[in-house]
Amino acid sequence: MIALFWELIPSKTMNLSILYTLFKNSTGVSTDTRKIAKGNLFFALKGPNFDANSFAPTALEMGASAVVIDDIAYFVEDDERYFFAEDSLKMLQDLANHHRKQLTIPIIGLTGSNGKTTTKELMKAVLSKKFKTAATDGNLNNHIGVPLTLLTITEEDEIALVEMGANKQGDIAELCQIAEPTHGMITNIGKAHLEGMGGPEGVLKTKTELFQFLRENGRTVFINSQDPILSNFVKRFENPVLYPSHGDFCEVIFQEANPFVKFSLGGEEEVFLTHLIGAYNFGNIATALTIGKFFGVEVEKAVEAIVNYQPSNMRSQLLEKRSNLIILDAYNANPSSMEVAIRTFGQMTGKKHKMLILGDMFELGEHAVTEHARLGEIISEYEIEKVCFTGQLIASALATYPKALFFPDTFSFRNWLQDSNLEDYLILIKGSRGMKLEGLVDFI
Ligand SMILES: CC(=O)N[C@H]1[C@@H](OP(=O)(O)OP(=O)(O)OC[C@H]2O[C@@H](n3ccc(=O)[nH]c3=O)[C@H](O)[C@@H]2O)O[C@H](CO)[C@@H](O)[C@@H]1O[C@H](C)C(=O)N[C@@H](C)C(=O)N[C@H](CCC(=O)N[C@@H](CCC[C@@H](N)C(=O)O)C(=O)O)C(=O)O
Ligand SMILES: Nc1ncnc2c1ncn2[C@@H]1O[C@H](COP(=O)(O)OP(=O)(O)OP(=O)(O)O)[C@@H](O)[C@H]1O
Ligand SMILES: C[C@@H](N)C(=O)N[C@H](C)C(=O)O
Repeated sequence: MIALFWELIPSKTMNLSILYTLFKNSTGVSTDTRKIAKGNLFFALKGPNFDANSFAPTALEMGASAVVIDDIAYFVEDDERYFFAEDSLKMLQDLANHHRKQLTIPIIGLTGSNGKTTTKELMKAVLSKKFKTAATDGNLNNHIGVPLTLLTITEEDEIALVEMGANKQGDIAELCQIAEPTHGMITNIGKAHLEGMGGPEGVLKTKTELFQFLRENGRTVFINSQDPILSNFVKRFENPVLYPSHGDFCEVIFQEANPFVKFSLGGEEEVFLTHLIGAYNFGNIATALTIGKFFGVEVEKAVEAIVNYQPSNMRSQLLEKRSNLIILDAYNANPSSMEVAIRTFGQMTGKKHKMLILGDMFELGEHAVTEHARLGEIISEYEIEKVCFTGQLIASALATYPKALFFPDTFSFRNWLQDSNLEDYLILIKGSRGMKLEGLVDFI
């Protein structure tokens, strides 16, 4: 029986050195036949909807140089482009780590509950002023995205930024083992993905897995000394790089956010205006300026990179519709980012009227009712002419803010919006990605 099993294992079972040669001779790695490029090395992954082992022939037809599969039923013994691994995903991660080990450039790991992608994009803009910079594409930040990111780093790159996302404990530790960052930072610790992480304590534990890796391996940490949670970790490191307070390595001063963030630099008079909305973006800006200073980017160039950066993809994106100004924040939402968004919006001026549109926050588990209800309490602290709630979970906020207009689904809301003919409004739209609140914009 055992002999029969071994006979079934293909002779071309992968090992890392064969795989690395294949990778070096390829045009890159792909996990998706819908996006594959000629000469790519294809890894067949299994997901909730497909088993990509069945796409191996398609990948080859589309020009893949080789395919790595992990289901013996799809193996074609006499086709030299087929390679077998026990687990294609693990193989992809091992390859990424092997590639990373060949690199001697700084690899900056970045995680946090909010602002990872924005901070990463700002850092990329700043570092690109001096270095050939590799960085995570969009937010390809999980156990598949991080390996794919690492495998895009070339010999020409001089520095790399690796965004790391998590929705459960252990995720960041796993990504650190793969990416082995030389430097790192946490944007903030908030109430995001509470369900999978096991509450606020779980978020802290998960995110600080990056700090643990950096500490245990003597790597460089950047810490925002104004952050009430992260500042507690300063004393755990020998030489943390601190920002943005006076006396820190890099001093950056918040001026205002109405709606755009204005900042100045320690010891300088000049105030700089950005395209970033909301006071919460100040920390993201300060992090990028600190990284720039640390790696020797000229300050004028770093500032230029920040002031020219335009947010997109529904991440606090500014849209104009007739006389209305819309802040579209439909990319994600959680109790922490909702709170800062509401508070920032509550203080904004500039239009005759204001309307706040909030949708459900997902992945909160047992905290969903209390956290949605808390939003109503926060809104009550401000004068906002119209407040609209849409969704199922957000109905809990009616108990604390009964004045709100409530639409159980976006369909009924659309009709109301269309009939309202809004003019001269400042509007904030925020909710979790699954709410697809961007669909409301056309009806304003
Ligand atoms: C596995 C995969 O990559 N799936 C992507 C695929 O999904 P699809 O619905 O088509 O099907 P399957 O997942 O079942 O497919 C299995 C494989 O088959 C391939 N395939 C399918 C059809 C076909 O015709 N040909 C094929 O080759 C397919 O490509 C799979 O390899 O397509 C979707 C649409 O493009 C993708 O959205 C889906 O991507 C998944 C979600 C993914 O994980 N992608 C990573 C590369 C990634 O980094 N994605 C980021 C989002 C990351 C994220 O959610 N981060 C969280 C925190 C991390 C949590 C972590 N613990 C976790 O569980 O992920 C955060 O909050 O930031 C991104 O897409 O931006
Ligand atoms: N520092 C911050 N603090 C709180 N909220 C923030 C911060 N930065 C950004 N946000 C909010 O989070 C939204 C998404 O920003 P971004 O994509 O940068 O975060 P992210 O952490 O990468 O999210 P994800 O993990 O879902 O990819 C923004 O539109 C904004 O509302
Ligand atoms: C979009 C995804 N990265 C995320 O943050 N999801 C949460 C649950 C959201 O959409 O708010």
